[in-house]
Amino acid sequence: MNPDILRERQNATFDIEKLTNILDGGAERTNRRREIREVLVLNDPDFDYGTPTSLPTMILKLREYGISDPVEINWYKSMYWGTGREALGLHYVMFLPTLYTQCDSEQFNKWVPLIIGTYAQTEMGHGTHLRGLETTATFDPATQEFVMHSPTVTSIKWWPGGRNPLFLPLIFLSIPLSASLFDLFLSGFALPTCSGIVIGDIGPKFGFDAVDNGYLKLEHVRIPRENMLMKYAQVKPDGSYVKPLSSKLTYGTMVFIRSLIVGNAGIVLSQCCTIAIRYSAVRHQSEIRAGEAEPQILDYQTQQHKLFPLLATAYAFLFAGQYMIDTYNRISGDINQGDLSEMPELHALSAGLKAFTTWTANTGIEVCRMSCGGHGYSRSSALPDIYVEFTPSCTYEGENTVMMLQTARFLMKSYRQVQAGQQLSGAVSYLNKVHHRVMAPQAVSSQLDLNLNTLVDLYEIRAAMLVELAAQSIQQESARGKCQEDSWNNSTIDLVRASDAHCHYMVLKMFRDKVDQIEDPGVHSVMSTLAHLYAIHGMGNFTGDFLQAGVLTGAQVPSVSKCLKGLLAEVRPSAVLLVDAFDHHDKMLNSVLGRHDGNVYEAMFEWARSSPLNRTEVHESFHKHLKPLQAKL
Ligand SMILES: CCCCCCCCCCCCC/C=C/C(=O)SCCNC(=O)CCNC(=O)[C@H](O)C(C)(C)COP(=O)(O)OP(=O)(O)OC[C@H]1O[C@@H](n2cnc3c(N)ncnc32)[C@H](O)[C@@H]1OP(=O)(O)O
Ligand SMILES: Cc1cc2nc3c(=O)[nH]c(=O)nc-3n(C[C@H](O)[C@H](O)[C@H](O)COP(=O)(O)OP(=O)(O)OC[C@H]3O[C@@H](n4cnc5c(N)ncnc54)[C@H](O)[C@@H]3O)c2cc1C
Repeated sequence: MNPDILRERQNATFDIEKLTNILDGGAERTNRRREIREVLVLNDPDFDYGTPTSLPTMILKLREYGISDPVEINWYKSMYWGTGREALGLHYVMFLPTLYTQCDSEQFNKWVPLIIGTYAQTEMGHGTHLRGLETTATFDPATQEFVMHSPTVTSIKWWPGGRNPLFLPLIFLSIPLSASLFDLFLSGFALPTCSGIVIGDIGPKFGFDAVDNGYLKLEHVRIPRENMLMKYAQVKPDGSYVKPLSSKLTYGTMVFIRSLIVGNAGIVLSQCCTIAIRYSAVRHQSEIRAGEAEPQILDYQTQQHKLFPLLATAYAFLFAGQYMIDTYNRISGDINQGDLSEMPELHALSAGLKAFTTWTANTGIEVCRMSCGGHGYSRSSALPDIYVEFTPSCTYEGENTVMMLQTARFLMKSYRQVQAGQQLSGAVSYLNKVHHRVMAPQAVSSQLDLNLNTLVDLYEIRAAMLVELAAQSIQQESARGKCQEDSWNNSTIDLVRASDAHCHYMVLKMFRDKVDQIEDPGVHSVMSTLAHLYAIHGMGNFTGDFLQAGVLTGAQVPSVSKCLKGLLAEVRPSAVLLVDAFDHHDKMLNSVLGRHDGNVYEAMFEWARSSPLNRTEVHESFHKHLKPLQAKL
């Protein structure tokens, strides 16, 4: 064990195992996660780490072990595939959930156990604007079939992941069967028997290479009427159409995966913090005091300023992910019972948090990579691969700007309800006070009140102010004679800013609520410090908002920075212990810099020597190209 890492782990002020249990949702969940990791994967003789051949093995093993819970599937897959995506990701997180939520019971029993599939919604011309999708599904009562067709080049299905040309079970959206409704169909295609199908791969991408994203062009392809997923909407044999309770029920799978992505952003950020903070504990560079030994780079205040707010953010997003999934499960349960009353709130929350967490994590991964210097740029660190695999999450499952505007739509509607005298409940209830809040600068001392509850209140006021400013912008545009749509478009910068502030407040509130539930004094203390750091760091980044909201005075601004520096110093002794609590196994992290034992340099040399380019003393290219050239010179 590297002596620096060993020293960092002495004098713990809190019980790491208890913190790991809180992250897992209880000791039993930790034990189950480790059982899957240690027993069902690492000690399984069939386990051939991360090679393509192990994909079929993985599927058969999941069935053999009876692992069907999505979280447990993810634990198992993340051990198999480390930090990368794999070809079946879409099957488990989109195709299956769509069958679970959109099939009637007969269809469910017929399809769920048997098939592996993908989710083909996006077309070359439309990914965001679903009402613009062009693929048609025309019912033919004579044959009781739907005729599926791609009428234009822009209607070609583009991007579906896991598009193995050998089998085509896919779920796709077609354009409205009636005014503004969409429906989902399960294809029964199988190449090469079906004519009218043109399929292929969309070509090299930025990354995501384990997933073969394909294209699919349909030329009047027929599928049985029964292949329309009919839990919510039906087409009867006579061609009559039964509308769903809400046209947005078809969008349910996207809400589910957005809810998952929130916690996943926390997981990915926790992986990167583990790598960067462990490395920063063993890396010595330059000097602080002339003539003294080179310090650990973790002792530089700038390194702490890069990494510790991200560490706090990782914890914040993991707790937000728990809240999001609990809320999704509760509300989707109500929806299943026909109560759609909270569907708008679930959409607004999942859309906003998906955008907020992925944008922040995306930037954070790069900060972690750059904080590791040159070795962060090496694939041995795992950080470049983590970035390449994560960054599309800002685009897929709802492009982030568009998602923030969906949340803004809900905020504006809520604000108008308050103006009309209604009393709001739920996540936007803070808007009830927006008219009664003293927005003028309060007479406060130059010292900042560090109480976490006070900080949550300040974030709430900031969000309320930005919601009001966005609403006022729309009103001002309308007053200038702009139509409603143009007034909206001319205010979208303010609307995204309001949604971002709303999400920031929600995440801090969730973090504070989680800290309040922690009973162990040591864990409560270190988590409280991190929650404070998360809040103060955000206040430092958005000082202007807090000044504009009148909850921070010019005299207090220097104390924000002073307070931030104090919190960084307070986190320093626990930094390595806090990433240990994430409990990422070396095999899964797959990072030379993030090793639990901190023996970075020896491992890096071994990693480099194992490179294919080092298989021979002299690379074959010398003999093949250079030597013949030398002979001619
Ligand atoms: C344990 C596992 C962990 C691992 C997880 C990690 C992630 C793994 C990743 C796997 C790989 C992913 C691969 C990627 C796949 C994909 O990308 S699939 C395709 C995704 N595509 C999208 O997300 C499309 C985005 N677009 C839309 O969702 C919609 O077009 C829109 C932007 C929401 C607009 O829809 P539209 O019908 O035009 O509605 P509007 O006119 O804007 O609004 C009308 C009202 O409808 C409400 N509404 C909209 N959507 C919903 C919804 N989903 N639910 C409820 N309500 C909705 C909206 O709020 C409006 O309401 P009112 O304001 O009251 O009118
Ligand atoms: C790695 C990866 C995997 C994918 N896998 C799948 C899959 O398996 N199945 C599937 O169906 N799809 C998949 N997709 C497609 C993905 O869902 C779409 O790319 C995504 O929904 C964004 O749509 P778009 O590409 O049309 O972008 P666009 O919507 O064209 O976005 C381009 C720009 O336009 C802006 N914009 C668009 N609309 C608005 C608006 N109303 N207001 C303001 N700005 C706006 C956006 O903010 C963005 O800046 C995948 C994509 C990626 C990158």
